[in-house]
Parts: sequence; structure tokens; C-alpha cells
Amino acid sequence: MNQSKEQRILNFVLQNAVRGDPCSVLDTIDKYCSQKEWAMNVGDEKGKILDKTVEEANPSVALELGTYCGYSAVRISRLLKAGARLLTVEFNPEFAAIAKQMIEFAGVQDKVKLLEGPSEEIIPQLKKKYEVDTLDFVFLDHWKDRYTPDTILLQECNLLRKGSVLLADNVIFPGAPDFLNYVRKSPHFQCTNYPSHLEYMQVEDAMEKAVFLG
Ligand SMILES: Cc1ncnc2c1ncn2[C@@H]1O[C@H](/C=C/CNC(=O)c2cc(-c3ccc(F)cc3)cc(O)c2O)[C@@H](O)[C@H]1O
Ligand SMILES: [Mg+2]
Repeated sequence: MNQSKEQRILNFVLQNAVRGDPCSVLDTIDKYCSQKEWAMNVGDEKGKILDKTVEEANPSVALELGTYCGYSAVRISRLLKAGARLLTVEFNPEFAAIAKQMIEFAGVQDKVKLLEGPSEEIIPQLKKKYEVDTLDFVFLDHWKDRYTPDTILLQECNLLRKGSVLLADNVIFPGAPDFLNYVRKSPHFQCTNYPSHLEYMQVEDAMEKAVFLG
């Protein structure tokens, strides 16, 4: 059975990146996906916006929705302080298996917990099953029509506190219009837009930061 694109990306990393070096893993994925096969990693340009937002938030507990191959899980976790952790949610078993290997190769496995399943099932389990009090940072990069329902669910589950930072990828392309509408109209969020470009392309895209006001 021939390999998937995601398997080819992982193999390229295993053969070309430096084990235990998250930056080398990120650079290697970016090299492969810009030169050989496009893939929906957040990429380096939007990745720099993600880096700045994570550093500013300096989260103890971070959540990512949509692990895919683990690129942004490696990107986020490499910046976490000692003792801080990233919970990342992925419901496709094949992608979860790829991401697990990517995270381990990068050497960030002690900071990352990959939760397999749909976000709408996992989010309500975070407090009791995963011992989360509140989330300091949330990266939304899963199906775009799930951003709004999951943002509402996070509030319903009391997982956000005053100052919790949400950062959403792709609010321009493919787009998340209902999410932009929701957070920008809500009195509970302070929003900032970060224009950028679609990963590995010259297409306009943007990220939206929404800080929860309580
Ligand atoms: C409710 C639920 N629960 C758990 N896991 C979930 C989940 N919903 C999705 N997932 C998981 O997350 C990833 C999905 C990511 C979706 N991202 C995009 O669709 C995306 C697309 C583009 C894109 C741009 C230009 C094009 F021409 C085509 C595509 C760029 C991007 O950056 C994207 O993020 C994927 O690994 C999926 O299994
Ligand atoms: Mg994305």
C-alpha cells in the first residue's frame, strides 16, 4: 500500500532532521512542504506570529485543537517553561500516530500530551480526566467550522479565565467567518488580527488573537 503524504513528511524528518532538536524538525518540515509536497502546517511565517503569542502568554497549560503532523505542537512546546504542558487534540488515528513520532523525534514528548478523539468529546473531559483547571493558551487549527462551537464549549466548561489567549489560524484562507463574527461581536473577547500568508504560498491569510475578558 503506498505511503501517505503525512508518512512521507515524517520519513523526511527522520532521515534529515537532528533528533532532539525541535528547530531542526520545524525547518525540515518547512523545507519538504515548500519544495516537495504542500501540507497544512502553520508554517514559518505564521509560525513566527504563533511564537510571539505563546511567548507573551507564557502558558502553564496550553491546548491545541488539530494536531495533524505535530508541526505546531513542536513549535509551541519548544517555547514552554519548565513544568508547563501542551495538550493537543487529534481525531484521525493515522495523523495522531505520525504526530506522536514527530513529537518524540523532536524531543518534546515530556511537554506534550496527545489526546486522540474529537474536540467536542475531549474538551468536556479536560478538567476531570486531564486535571486542567483553566487554559492559559488555546491554538485553533482544526476544521474551520469547529472554531466557534469549540470556543463556546470552552466557555461552557469554565476552561477560560480572565486573560486566556485564543489564537486561530486561517481566519482568511480557508477562512473562519463565523468565528471572526462571534469573537469580534462578543463582549467577552478582545480581538487582534495578524495579517500573514498561507503556509508555503503567496495567498493572503491571517491569524486572529482573542483574549478572554471573563
Ligand atoms: C473536531 C476535531 N477534533 C479533533 N481533531 C480534528 C477535528 N477537526 C479536525 N481535526 C484534525 O485537525 C486537522 C485538521 C485541520 C484543518 N485545517 C485545514 O483545513 C487547513 C486547510 C488549509 C488549506 C489552505 C489552502 C488550500 F487550498 C487548502 C487547504 C490551510 C490550513 O492552515 C489549514 O489548517 C486534521 O489533522 C484533522 O484530523
Ligand atoms: Mg491551519
